[in-house]
Amino acid sequence: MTIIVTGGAGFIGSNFIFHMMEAHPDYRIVCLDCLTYAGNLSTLAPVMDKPNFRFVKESITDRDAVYKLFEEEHPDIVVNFAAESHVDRSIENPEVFLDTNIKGTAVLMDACRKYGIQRYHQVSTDEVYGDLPLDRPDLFFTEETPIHTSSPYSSSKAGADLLVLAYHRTYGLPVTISRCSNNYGPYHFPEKLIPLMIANALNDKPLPVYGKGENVRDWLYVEDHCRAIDLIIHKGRVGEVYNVGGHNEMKNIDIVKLICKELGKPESLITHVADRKGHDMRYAIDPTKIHNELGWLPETKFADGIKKTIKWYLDNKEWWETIISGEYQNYYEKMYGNREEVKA
Ligand SMILES: Cc1cn([C@H]2C[C@H](O)[C@@H](COP(=O)(O)OP(=O)(O)O[C@H]3O[C@H](C)C(=O)[C@H](O)[C@H]3O)O2)c(=O)[nH]c1=O
Repeated sequence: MTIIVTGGAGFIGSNFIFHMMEAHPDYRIVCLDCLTYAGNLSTLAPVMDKPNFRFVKESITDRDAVYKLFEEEHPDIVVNFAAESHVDRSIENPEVFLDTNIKGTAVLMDACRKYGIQRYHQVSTDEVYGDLPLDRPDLFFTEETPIHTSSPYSSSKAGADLLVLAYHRTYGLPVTISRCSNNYGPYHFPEKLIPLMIANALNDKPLPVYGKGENVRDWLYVEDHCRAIDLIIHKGRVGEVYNVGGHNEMKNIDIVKLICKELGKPESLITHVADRKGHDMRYAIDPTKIHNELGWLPETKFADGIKKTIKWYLDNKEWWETIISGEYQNYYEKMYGNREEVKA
């Protein structure tokens, strides 16, 4: 079995590669990644020299490069993690999101049609459903919830999902889609809430909470997400969408306070800053379908997962310090340095 994992030098993709190399040591894993700011080759160091692993530095938007790779590798499965994923960046500059997330998906699926494939899997997001109100804790996203996006990021992911389902209906491409809630864990790029707050707290820098920090996210440990995708590509029904979530809803402000507590840092570091434009209020997933059909359940409780994650960032300072001191620093200053402090 040969699997092409796109975006494998990023957060969830790299964790998926580690998971697959361990769970299926007889598989050949080919990582296709163009190493944007969020991709990091050092992350893949533990598998780089394995005989059943290959890294290819190309973009999923490069049709010739993708076709060449398919000719060389004859993949049985493609799992597409490659995406521009940061909502704030999509608000600043939507174009690259359309290019990578929509066009890149089309190029990959065209290659699958041309060369044949057992399964094309699209890694999507619960953000395609928009958001839920805070005063209706009884509501959850199911696979039947209408698409209703808020940001250029989520719109690009929804566009890609629709394209994937269209390729299934029109060309009979054997596809599946997973829509997951917020992930956390090792190798999470320090522009996202949890790793950013850990890194800033460790450096005694302000912790920029958007608005009041009342927004709710449904957090899932990344390894649980990887197990879900492993199950879907092997046992999921073709043409289906599976929601993946941990029933673990937390307010942003509570997460930031928890990080302060775990690191022994004062809550006075918390700085309320101007809210994200179009900020989604609450995400909450109903994972009944994947549980009933594939027997998937999250295994890591948030209380344990956040401790493991914090320990990983303490033990791997070099990984994230290199990132925040490099090119990313300019972006960080622009995004957060100038964010106006507001009253909570
Ligand atoms: C970076 C940052 C974020 N926030 C808030 C904004 C959100 O309410 C929450 C999480 O933000 P983050 O940007 O980490 O993640 P989401 O916007 O929920 O989106 C993430 O989860 C979904 C499923 C994906 O599909 C996205 O790819 C992924 O980035 O914290 C702050 O208050 N301060 C900050 O500095």
